Formats: sequence, structure tokens, C-alpha cells
Amino acid sequence: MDDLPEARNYEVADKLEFQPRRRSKACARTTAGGASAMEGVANCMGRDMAFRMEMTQKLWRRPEEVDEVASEVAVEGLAWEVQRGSCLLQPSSWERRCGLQKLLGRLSLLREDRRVLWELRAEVCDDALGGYKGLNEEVITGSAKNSWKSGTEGAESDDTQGPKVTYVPPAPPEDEDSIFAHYQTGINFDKYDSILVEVSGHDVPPAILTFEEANLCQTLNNNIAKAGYTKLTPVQKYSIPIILAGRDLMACAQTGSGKTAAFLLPILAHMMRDGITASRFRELQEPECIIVAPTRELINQIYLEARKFSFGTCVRAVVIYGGTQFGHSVRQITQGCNVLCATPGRLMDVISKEKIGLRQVRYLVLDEADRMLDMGFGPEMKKLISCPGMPSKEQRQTLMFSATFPEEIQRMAGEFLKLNYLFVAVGQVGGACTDVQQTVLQVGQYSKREKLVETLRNTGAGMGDERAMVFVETKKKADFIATFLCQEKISTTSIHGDREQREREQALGDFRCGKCPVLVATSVAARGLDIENVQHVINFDLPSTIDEYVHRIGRTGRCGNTGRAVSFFDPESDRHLAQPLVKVLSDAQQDVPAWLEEIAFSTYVPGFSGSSRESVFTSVDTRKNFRGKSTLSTAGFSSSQIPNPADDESWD
Ligand SMILES: Nc1ncnc2c1ncn2[C@@H]1O[C@H](COP(=O)(O)OP(=O)(O)OP(=O)(O)O)[C@@H](O)[C@H]1O
Repeated sequence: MDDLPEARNYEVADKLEFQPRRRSKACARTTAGGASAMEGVANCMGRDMAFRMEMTQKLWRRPEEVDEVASEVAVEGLAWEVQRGSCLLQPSSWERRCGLQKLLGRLSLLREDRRVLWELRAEVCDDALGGYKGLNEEVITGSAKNSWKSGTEGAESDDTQGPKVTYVPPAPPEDEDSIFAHYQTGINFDKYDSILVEVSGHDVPPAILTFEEANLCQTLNNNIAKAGYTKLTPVQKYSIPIILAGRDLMACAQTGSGKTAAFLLPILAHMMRDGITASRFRELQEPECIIVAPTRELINQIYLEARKFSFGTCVRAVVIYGGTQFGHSVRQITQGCNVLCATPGRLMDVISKEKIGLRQVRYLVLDEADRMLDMGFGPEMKKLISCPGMPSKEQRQTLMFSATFPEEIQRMAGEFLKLNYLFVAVGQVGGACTDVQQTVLQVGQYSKREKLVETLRNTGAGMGDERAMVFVETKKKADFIATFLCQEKISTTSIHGDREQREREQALGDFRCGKCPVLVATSVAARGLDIENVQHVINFDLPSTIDEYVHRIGRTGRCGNTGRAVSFFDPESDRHLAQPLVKVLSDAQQDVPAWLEEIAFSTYVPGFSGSSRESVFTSVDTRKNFRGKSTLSTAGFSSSQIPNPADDESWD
């Protein structure tokens, strides 16, 4: 067998997130740290992961040795060995369900040895047990081995395409204490009252100041009290009467300020008023309300809120999302469905399989609406509103909520909303939550890992006292950084789109309960997730858009609690974010580092005006601009381009 050329070996190294000029140091580090590092890993993650790290180290050897290791692993033939071998060869795919194709793709880096390739292929197909595991995470065996995802949700549910998804998520607890469990509002909750709110559009219903003024039915009021809500947040004060008045709405309010209840409560109030009850055990269910959100975890969270507020009523909420058994979704639906919470792919599936009819839809809610209308989900949403049976926008009420609303998205939203929709802006459109203390550090790519450990140790999250979310750019890197942190004896788990749904839910559960106080995530966890005690967000990699930044840091500082966000700014790759970052920081009364300002004003960003800072940012309600009116003085910011998914993440 010919030696791999040196350049090729570098490519292998790159796949492992190391760069050539970094290799010698990294290698020396792992070798010198050898035994203790391995012990750390073994302690944190069990022997399985320790082995992975060992194999990773071997990759620092010369090319022919890499092949040697691969051959050893494959030829020895034990599934166990091969399983670990697969980890060696594709560390980013420590997922069981990572398909053969991906593996082959990575293996082609070592394409010289066909024998290795084929033997590995056979074994991985047979028993792909790998998978990144957080502390004590369940090891999935035999029965789950065919449950890897095969592309889109549509494919998952289609009996004829790809392996079936068999995961049935556990039912949430039914006892009242669990249903109404909530965390405390923070010291800044009352400060919400001082945020400026602007409502644009005609015939705006007056805001309400208390829950009593909303005139909700007794059961809803009881549920609101049990949920610990005593006072309305601004977005609730304005949105509830607007929705109760039957108006379409686009509402923008800072992260963690109660947008979910702002749409759920008036919808449920209407349903109760209309005497809606779930029709049980019908093949085709016709919900009155459909709520869509971009991620599985978020839609599940919205469902739990809907279940909480509809507790003790005849209204039945149901959740369906990808990564779970299609039959399970159907069973949930056929038991009766008034409020359907769904991710777009699974929703289109159940519609096409005629499990859901749209004729009765009175409310269509797009949570994280800007994300739901962007290039990723926009086409599917358009398909949804033109599905046979879906009432026209004149016949239904359409509600959109988010903390960010780029101009282009607002324009596109017109297709979904009645002409006279109202726009509620609490504070600045696209503004960051002011309860989050933001710090931006200049950190080059090769210093990020050391800085991360230092930051986590300083914050206490690494010691297990506090919780931190670490955002990275790619799924592969999420695994890599999670493993690295475990090696540093920081209990960590990860969530990203290459993990099985079962693993994603377990990772989130472990993070929520504090078993793993650090969660490394891709942007799949950037929006909407409401997790108690997340005191820190670290942007190991900054996202590609400022809106995504606003959502990410909004995982902390929720509901009047304070939080901290630290972002590593790499001047090599993040220059385009300098201007909007300066704007977001200064709008939230945060310190702006002089170096960042310098970069911001020396960088030309297409679509941004360099001459005047103000002209860079859009107005609150873009309809004002269309009508030739001047930009409001309280101008907010949103990115000037329709956002793209910020990384290599696959979305629901
Ligand atoms: N009036 C209220 N009183 C007390 N707690 C509230 C109130 N409204 C909402 N909350 C709580 O505040 C937290 C954040 O609410 P929610 O998740 O709806 O925020 P959000 O605005 O949708 O955030 P994001 O933009 O991140 O999606 C939740 O735990 C929710 O139960």
C-alpha cells in the first residue's frame, strides 16, 4: 500500500478539527497529558469514550501508521473493536445512526486500503454502537441500531424509504406538580414595565394591565395562577387583547419575555368560549389551532405550555415532531386533537397521510416566525397555507412571534397575514435581552479551547454549580468540544442534528437537571429553549447572523433573571459581525470593546451603509418604510439578509 501523501494526512487532521500548524502542539499536549487525560475521560464518560480518545491520538502518527491502526481494528474483526475503529475514522460521527454513506465519505480519506473500507462497512452496518455519550447517558443497543435518521422527516415516515425511526418519546409526567412546575421570575421582572412598546396598524385594541382585565374563564385563570403568573409581561399586555379581538399579529419582544403565553392564553380562551372539545378516536382529526416551530425540542416545550394552560379543560393539545416513530405521532393525533404543535416536516407528513385535515383551522401560529419563513422553512410554510382545505388568511387568524424580524421576512409575512395585521414591538426589534451581560473577547481560532476551559472554570459552570450552554458552528465540532471538555473533567453533553432524537432528549434532560452542567450545542438549540438556571452562554463560534446571536444569548437572562454571555470573536472569520455586534451591544447598554469598534468601522459589509450608523438599521415595522415614512427614532436592528441556517445543522 502506498503511503498517503503528507497533504492528505493533513486533511485527515483537519477533519478532526486540528489545523496543521497546530498539530505538533496538540499532539504534544495529548501525549504529555496522556494517562491523566485518559483517566479523566474514563471517569467522565466510561471506557468507551476513553478508547476513542486513544484512537484519536493515534491519528497524530504518520500516515502509514494511521492505516495500520485502521487495519488492526478492522481485521481483528470483533464488532466492539470495529465500532471503536469507526470512531477513530470519523470522530464527528460518534452517532449510532450516522449512516454508512457518511462513514464511507470520511473513510475515503484513507481510500488506499479497500479491504479496511469494506470490513468496516460490514461491521458498522451490523452493529453501529458508537455515539457520543454524556455522563451516564443511556447506551443504545440492538433494537435501536436501525433507527438512524434517513434525511428528511418525510423519508422517516415513509415505509418504503430508508430505515424506520422507532423512537417513541416517553410521555411527560401527568401529575399536577410536574405540569405546573416553573422557575421564579428574576429581580428584573418588574423592569419589563419600563420597556417602550410600539404598536403599529389601525384600530389597535387597548392594552390590558392585569390578567383579570383579559376576562378569561375561571379554569384558565386557575391555571395561570398555578403556573405562578401574577403579572403580565409587556408582550402579553398588548398581544392578548389583540388576539382576543380576532386580529392578525406580528409580535416582536425580547427573548425570555413570555411570548408563548401571549399567544396560547387568548387562543385557549377563544376555544373555551366556543365550547370546543376534542373528538376522540377519529382517523382524521381537524384541529382548530396549529402551532409550528423550527425545532423538535422547542415544539415539545410549547406543547407542554399548551397542556399546562389547558389543564382541566376539554381542549386537547398534541405534539408531533421528526425523529420519532410516525405511528406514535398518528396515535397521539387520533386520540383527539384541538391544538396541534408540530415541526414542519412531520406536519406535512400527517397532512399528506390524511391524518390531519385543515378545514377547521382558525389559528395558525408561527413561533420563531422569522426562522419559519426564511429559506429553510419558508417553502414548506407556503405549501402549508396552500394545502387543500386550509382556510384562506381572511378566514383564519395568523399569529407570528419572535425576538427578531428581519425586514425581508416582514415583507414575506404579508402573504400569510391579513392586510390589517398589527405589529407589536416591545423594545427594539431584534434587540438583545438587556438582562444578559454581554462580553466579547478577541480569541483566535487556535486559542479557543483553552479560553473555553478558562471561562467555564471562572464561571463555575465547569465545577457543576452553574449551567452553561456553549454554541459551536458545526455538529462535528459539537461532539469534538464536548469530548474535549469531558477530557478536562467538565461534565458535558451535546445536542445537535446528527444525534438521535432519543439522545437529544436525554442530553437536554441531563442538562436541565444539572447532571451535565455544560451543554455544547449547534444553533439547533439557539431558539426558544427555556431552561432554568442557565447562567452562561458561550459563543465558542459566533453565528453567521446577528439575529442568531440575539437568540443564542437569550437562552440566559430569562423572565427577569440575569445572565451572562461570552463570545469569542475571531477577527479572521467574524469581521462581518462587528458592525451589528457593536449596535446590539450599545443598544443593550453594554460595554463595547475599542478593538471591536475599530474593526466595525474599518469593515465594509455588503448591504450595510458605512457612512451613517443609523442608516444601517431597519425600522420597527417595515410597512412604515414601504409607505415612505421616516425611520423611527427607536429604530431596531435586524440583519439585512434573509437568514440562512447558521451552520451545517439540519433542521426539522
Ligand atoms: N407573566 C408571567 N409571569 C411569570 N412567568 C412568566 C410569565 N410569562 C412567561 N413566564 C415564564 O417566562 C419564561 C420565558 O417565557 P417564554 O419561553 O414564553 O419566552 P419567549 O419570549 O418565548 O422567549 P424566546 O424568545 O427565547 O422564545 C417561561 O418559563 C414562562 O413560563
